[in-house]
Amino acid sequence: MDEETFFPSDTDIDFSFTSTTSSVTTATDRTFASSSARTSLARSSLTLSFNESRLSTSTAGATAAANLHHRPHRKSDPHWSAINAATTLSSDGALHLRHLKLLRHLGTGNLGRVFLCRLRDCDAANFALKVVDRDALTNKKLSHVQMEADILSALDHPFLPTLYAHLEVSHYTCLLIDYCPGGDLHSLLRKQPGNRLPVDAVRFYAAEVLVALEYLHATGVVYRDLKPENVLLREDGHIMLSDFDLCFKADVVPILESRARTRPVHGCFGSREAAEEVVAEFVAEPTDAFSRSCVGTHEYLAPELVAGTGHGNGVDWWAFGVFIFEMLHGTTPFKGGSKEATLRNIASTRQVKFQARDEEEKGVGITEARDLIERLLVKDPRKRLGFSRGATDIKRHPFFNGIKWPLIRTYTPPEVRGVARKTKAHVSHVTGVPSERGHWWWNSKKNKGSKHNFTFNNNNYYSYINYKKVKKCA
Ligand SMILES: Nc1ncnc2c1ncn2[C@@H]1O[C@H](COP(=O)(O)OP(=O)(O)OP(=O)(O)O)[C@@H](O)[C@H]1O
Repeated sequence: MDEETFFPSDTDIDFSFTSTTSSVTTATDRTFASSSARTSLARSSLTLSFNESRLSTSTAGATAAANLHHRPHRKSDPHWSAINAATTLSSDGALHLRHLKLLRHLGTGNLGRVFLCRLRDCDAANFALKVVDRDALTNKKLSHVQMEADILSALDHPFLPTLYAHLEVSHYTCLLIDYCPGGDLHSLLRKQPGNRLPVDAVRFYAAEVLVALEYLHATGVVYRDLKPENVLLREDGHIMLSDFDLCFKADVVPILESRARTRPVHGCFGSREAAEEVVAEFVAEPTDAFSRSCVGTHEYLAPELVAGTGHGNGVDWWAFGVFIFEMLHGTTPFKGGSKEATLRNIASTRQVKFQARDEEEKGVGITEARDLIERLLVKDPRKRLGFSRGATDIKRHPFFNGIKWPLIRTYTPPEVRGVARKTKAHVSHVTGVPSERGHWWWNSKKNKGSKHNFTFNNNNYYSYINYKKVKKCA
């Protein structure tokens, strides 16, 4: 039986994979005509003169197995357990489309449609299935699909999607990844007064995005499409960066650098002295990355991208500055009346202008945030913060003071209007059991030094694992 015939039986939604992408005109003119949670104001990515053809000829006729490595540290993750259970029962040991049941259409992108789905015999884990109709795409877009699949298959990070399976069925490419029920940051911003987030929330989301970018750059991937629309919220409120079709890969040489720092020491009689110490710092930044393709989203494009003279890793740090600005101010810094005006503003602006925020917010990070933005939105990429030492330098900026970076994934996300609040009575969407974590908070500044800054309960990122349920599935 054809794989596709397994889908429509479960529901009356059209899951026959009749592609909607054929109706998509160009990337620049695209509007979202879908049931996407994303607002219609979401900005589309543009792709101009994308030269890097990375399309490999894949065997599209057969179903590919989920033969991606099961990373040992993820072995009790409910998603992998569910997939293991399904593939163990499969005659050829591979995951097929027939193992999946589609529950809901989540949205339509430039390349294909995304569905919420589960494995047929296991309700313990939700997935998102990105379905791309290759017949409906131009060669350029096919190269983007290939790039996204390549990047996804290499990722292994809590703030980035896991690719659970890559299926090639007929002319469809299907990518099975983590499902994010919290929507995207762009939609979340639109729910806030003035489209702006409190500074503490900005710090939290910026810190998590920074860690995700750090990982990408350490693996030589320049992301090129940072914007709130591409920052999805997982069930536990942490972020997941999505959309890797505009990435490009470069070489990166990791180095260990020594840095002298001053550390306060407490003397025998309560005196405080300063001690000099040398610490080793890991730096892995693709400083030699180079591309001429003009890709990205207008309001987030770095000046060197607009100029078309070639660009590298610095475009992500510029976009990171625009991203923090937008979360703080509800709009992007160079936005003009038209796309052309926006590009002109980016090319001509000498210094970024800030709008006034409420008086009471002064002193809790707004000044530091502005300083960070100014250091990121530097026209010359070589002088831009992050260019030579990447996230290592940005993490040390005063805006992020107090963050214990290795513990960041155990922090409880901020309480923000429009984000489902977890309470003791909350029933986990993924596991169907009450959440172990009581309330959510993120308040690193106010409780500085207090143990309440962090959740020291050793809950790791995958703390929503429901072992009982997983065992039942397996
Ligand atoms: N993992 C996910 N979990 C939940 N919803 C998702 C997930 N991935 C995508 N979506 C939803 O599906 C929509 C389409 O996503 P998709 O990644 O195909 O396109 P996009 O974000 O518009 O990017 P592009 O068109 O540049 O590829 C998104 O707007 C989002 O609402």
